[in-house]
Amino acid sequence: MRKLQVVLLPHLSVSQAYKLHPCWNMQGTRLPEYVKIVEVGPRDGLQNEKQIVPTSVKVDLINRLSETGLSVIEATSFVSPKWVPQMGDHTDVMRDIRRHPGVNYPVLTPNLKGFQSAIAVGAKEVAIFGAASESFSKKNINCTIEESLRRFDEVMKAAKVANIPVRAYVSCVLGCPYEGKIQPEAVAEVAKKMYSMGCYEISLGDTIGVGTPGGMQAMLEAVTREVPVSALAVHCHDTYGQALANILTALQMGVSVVDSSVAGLGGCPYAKGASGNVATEDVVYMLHGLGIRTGVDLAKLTSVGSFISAALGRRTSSKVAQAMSKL
Ligand SMILES: CC(C)(COP(=O)([O-])OP(=O)([O-])OC[C@H]1O[C@@H](n2cnc3c(N)ncnc32)[C@H](O)[C@@H]1OP(=O)([O-])[O-])[C@@H](O)C(=O)NCCC(=O)NCCSC(=O)C[C@@](C)(O)CC(=O)[O-]
Repeated sequence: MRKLQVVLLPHLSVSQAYKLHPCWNMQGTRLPEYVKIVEVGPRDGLQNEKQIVPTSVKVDLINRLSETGLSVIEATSFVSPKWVPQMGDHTDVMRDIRRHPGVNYPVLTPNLKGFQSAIAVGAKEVAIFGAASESFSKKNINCTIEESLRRFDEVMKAAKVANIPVRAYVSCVLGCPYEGKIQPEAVAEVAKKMYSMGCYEISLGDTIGVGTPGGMQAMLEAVTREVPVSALAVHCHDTYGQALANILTALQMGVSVVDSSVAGLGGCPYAKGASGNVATEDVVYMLHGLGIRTGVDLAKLTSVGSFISAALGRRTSSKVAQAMSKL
C-alpha cells in the first residue's frame, strides 16, 4: 500500500493547521476533487431500530437532509414488512416527503414486487442488493446468490422499460457474520455480474464493519479488474472504528462515491453485531479537510444529526458532531 505523507506542525493547534492547509497532499496519490455522498440514514440508518419510528419523523428527517446540499438520500426500502417491519411505511414515506430539485431519493427493491410498488409511488431510482456471501444472501433475502441474480434480472428488465436507473449493493465485501473472511475474487465476481446486468453503480458494503485498509485495498484491486472504478462506491460500517481509514484507502484508489449515515445511525437486521454506518458528518469533515468538495453544509448536517438523535433518544455516534457541540 502506498504511504501517506503525514504533515506535522507542532506549533499550531489542529484547527489552525487545518485552516492553513485546506488541501492536504497525499504523497504519490491523487484524490478526487469531488466526492458524491450517498446518505443512507433514513433507510440503512433506521431499518434496524427496535421501536417503530413514526413516519412523520422519517419524513422530517428526509426533508431536513434535503436542505443540507446532499444530492442523494436513500429514502426507504420496498422490502417485505414481515422481514423488516421498520420499513413497512415505505409508501407513506415516499408520498409525504418534499422532493427537493437536484436531490435523488433512491429506494431499495429486492424483487419485482418491490420495484413495482416503488415506481407506483414515484420512485425515480432503485437499488438491488445482493451479497458476496452465500450464507448472508440466504439470511437477508432468503435465496442463494445465483437465485438473487435471477430476481435482479427481472428488476433490471422492468427498470429498463421504465427508464429507471438501478444501483446495486454487494454486502459482506470484507467479512461475513456467518462465514468470516470473504475472498476478494468472490466480491469481484458478484460485482461484475451486477455491473454487466446494467447497474450504473456498485456499492461495496463492509456490512459488519470488520475491514481494515489492507483488506479494502486487496478487495478493490480484485473488483477494479472487473468493474471500472468510476462505477464503484464504498459503504462502510464503523464497528471496529476503521471506516474512515477504509474510505481514505478507497479514495486513494480512485473511488469517488461514499455511502454514509447521518449521526452514524444504522445496522442491518440480518447482520448481528453490525454497528451503524460511518457518520456522514465525519466523512464530510475528513473530505473537506482534504480539500475535496462534497456540496454538503457541515453545520446544517450536524443540526439534522442532532434532530434525529433527539428523536431516537440517544447521543449521536458522530465524533465530529460531538466535538462541534462542545465548541
Ligand atoms: C426478499 C424477500 C421479500 C424475500 O422473502 P420471501 O419470504 O422469500 O418472499 P416470497 O416471495 O416468498 O414472499 C413472501 C411474502 O412476502 C411478500 N413480499 C415479497 N416481496 C415483497 C416486497 N418487495 N415487498 C413487500 N412484500 C413482499 C409476498 O407478497 C409474500 O406475502 P404473503 O403472501 O406471505 O402475505 C425478503 O427476504 C425481504 O424482504 N428481505 C429484505 C431484508 C432487508 O431489507 N435487509 C436489509 C437491507 S440489506 C442491507 O441493509 C445491506 C446494505 C444494502 O445496507 C449494504 C451493506 O451494509 O452491506
